[in-house]
Amino acid sequence: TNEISKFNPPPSPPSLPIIGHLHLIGSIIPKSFQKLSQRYGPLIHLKLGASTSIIVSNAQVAKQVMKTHDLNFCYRPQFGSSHDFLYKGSYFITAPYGPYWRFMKKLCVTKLLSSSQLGRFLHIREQELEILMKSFVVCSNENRSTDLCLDFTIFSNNILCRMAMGTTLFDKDIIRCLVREFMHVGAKLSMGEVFGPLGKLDLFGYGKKLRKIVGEFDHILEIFLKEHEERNIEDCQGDMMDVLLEVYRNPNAEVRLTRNDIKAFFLDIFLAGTDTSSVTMQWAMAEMINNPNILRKLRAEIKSVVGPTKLVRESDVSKMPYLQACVKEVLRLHPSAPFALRQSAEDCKINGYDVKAQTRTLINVYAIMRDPQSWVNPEEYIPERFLDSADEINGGDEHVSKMDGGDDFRFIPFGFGRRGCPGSSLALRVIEVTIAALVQCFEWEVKGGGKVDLEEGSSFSVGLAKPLVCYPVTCFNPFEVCD
Ligand code: HEM
Repeated sequence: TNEISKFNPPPSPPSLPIIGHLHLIGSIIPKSFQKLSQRYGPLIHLKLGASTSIIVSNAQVAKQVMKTHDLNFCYRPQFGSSHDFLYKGSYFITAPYGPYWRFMKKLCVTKLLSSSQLGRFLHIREQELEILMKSFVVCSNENRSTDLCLDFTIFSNNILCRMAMGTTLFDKDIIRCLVREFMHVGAKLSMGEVFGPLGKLDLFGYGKKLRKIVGEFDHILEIFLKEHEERNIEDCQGDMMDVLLEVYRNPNAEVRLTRNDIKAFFLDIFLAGTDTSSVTMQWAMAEMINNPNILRKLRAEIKSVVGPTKLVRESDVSKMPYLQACVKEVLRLHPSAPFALRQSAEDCKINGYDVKAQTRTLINVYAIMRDPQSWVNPEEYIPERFLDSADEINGGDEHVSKMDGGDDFRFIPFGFGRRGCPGSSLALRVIEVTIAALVQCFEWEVKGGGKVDLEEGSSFSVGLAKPLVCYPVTCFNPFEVCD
């Protein structure tokens, strides 16, 4: 009893029986949590139906969790959805911090997503960008509109598929559809977990549907695995599947991979890498269209770096601080992964409060990057705040741009530390050059004229609520010169 009386959990809003704090959660979840934290503090605990979670909402507390207590929070909550599928125990994103996760992480960093691997696949990204750009030229010539949400999703999916297994798919859309369905069903399932028994009531049948989808995915991946296995060494392209198969065949590898491990890894990166990049590019274009001055300033920077005849390339980006600032500002205001989900291993103290072992921990990246204590005019899109000369905008003493590679926890769109996003450099490479190319070559008009409706969509990932349908109008066609 003595121990219990001393237990000092983080503060919590008043709750109701059974549902706990469920009634306080609106449709835009990161925003709801942000509101609660503004009232009850940067570290709160919430009871959502059956489960208890702690919510982290400012940079200081995020630093304690992701840096000071990094090892203790190196785990992810286990949702029902990750338990009973085909690849049980093989998923990387939800793997407990242990030998398997460490091995896969090392493979990611040194091989699969390393900068030399990314460099080797530059041609894939350039070809896919060219295909995308040419489709916009055609739209422009025919005065047709296009749905950028769809375009960007197919684009980032094609890049990932080709990097993963050397090809987009015979039925181009299959993985994209799988990802979409998986997200849809998976989100419902994990909400069911988060929201406990009440949430589960309307989930009847979803688990079964998800299993069917993963089954289809498995079938396709198996075809590609066989094809890769039967290839002669000289035909190997060194794609991710080749790299993983090499480990799979190596009897002396630190960890013996199974076929399921390989397939689960691909499922993981398709899930983690497709929508996140696509949603970021959608928000970037939405902000560009609504801020024509920013778009013009960016276009001027691009022109001054690449000149009047060539299409911008990835290698130009390092010379474009304003482009980098524009993309950072999108990631700040519209993080496509608004939560980093962690779980504690042991009891610990955070911000003076007791946190028990196995506590679900949501780091509200969205709220942290909109915290008025950290940012001036946090709700506004102001890329200039990330430039070296931004003292004024940032309210004085500290350069926000110093955050690069450092540990300023005000800006953590890719999470932080051991469990941080291993795909961040790939994502940045794709997003930066793509936005640059779209701004360099086209004027963008919204269907119906006027501005883009920036309403945020509901659910966990905060995308645009409505499709981004635009008319591209060619102002520079690099392909006429190059072809
Ligand atoms: C704009 C694009 C992206 C954003 C905003 C993003 C964001 C994030 C965040 C916030 C996390 C959790 C980090 C943490 O817990 O500290 C994460 C994890 C992860 N991301 Fe990304 N990501 C993006 C793109 C990608 C891409 C392109 C890939 C793969 C090619 C990828 C693969 C992963 C994986 C595998 C994890 C789990 C890592 C682990 O558990 O160790 N992400 N991402």
